[in-house]
Amino acid sequence: MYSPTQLSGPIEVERKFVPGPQFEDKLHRLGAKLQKELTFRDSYYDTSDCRLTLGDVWLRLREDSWELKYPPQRGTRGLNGASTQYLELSCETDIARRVSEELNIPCPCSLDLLELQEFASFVTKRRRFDIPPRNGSKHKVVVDLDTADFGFSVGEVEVLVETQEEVQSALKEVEGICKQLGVLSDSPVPGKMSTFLKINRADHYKQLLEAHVL
Ligand SMILES: Cc1ncc(C[n+]2csc(CCOP(=O)(O)OP(=O)(O)OP(=O)(O)O)c2C)c(N)n1
Ligand SMILES: [Mg+2]
Repeated sequence: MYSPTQLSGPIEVERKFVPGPQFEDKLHRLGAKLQKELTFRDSYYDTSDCRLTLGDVWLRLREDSWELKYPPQRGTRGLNGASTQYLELSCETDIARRVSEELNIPCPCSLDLLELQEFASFVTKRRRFDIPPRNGSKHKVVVDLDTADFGFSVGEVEVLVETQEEVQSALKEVEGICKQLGVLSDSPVPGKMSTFLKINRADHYKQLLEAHVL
């Protein structure tokens, strides 16, 4: 058994929504400003028996940088009501340590040495908006409007925090912004990955639903 290591990285608190027609008008009425437009390819990797994603651990190459997302607290899922919370790692050494721990294997010196398989790859066009701070808020909120190359669009309201103690207030802030934008859904809104798997990898999708990961 490989002992759990405490790795540090920002915690992303996020809520997805379906952006209706003229949604950007709502953002502008709230004083949101377009911060940047970007296009990137994400390629996701897992073992052939899907052990990472079944453990709610998401390894991807975004363009040419490795990124890992997983629940910040052991034994929990990242999905919390209709919001999500995931710790994000971007240092390849830390990612290799966390992935090898999840798979209960010795840590490789490079992620390339793990024989993982690509299970999803798609290009996203993203428009990112800065939301002006609300009275008394201590969080910076951004809204991403994403369109993936398989013809799917989704919005995300997102806050990054440094500690678990800040997660509750971030969840409240994200919920408040969704309410103001009129996109507060009671149940989780499917994201790009969920939709990609449903279309292209029905068996993997079914396993993740059964494991309550999606
Ligand atoms: C609503 C919901 N979202 C994600 C998950 C888990 N999950 C599935 S794929 C996945 C990894 C991709 O995360 P997501 O935020 O959906 O994608 P993206 O917006 O491109 O990444 P960002 O730029 O924000 O870092 C996760 C965490 C879940 N169970 N439920
Ligand atoms: Mg996201």
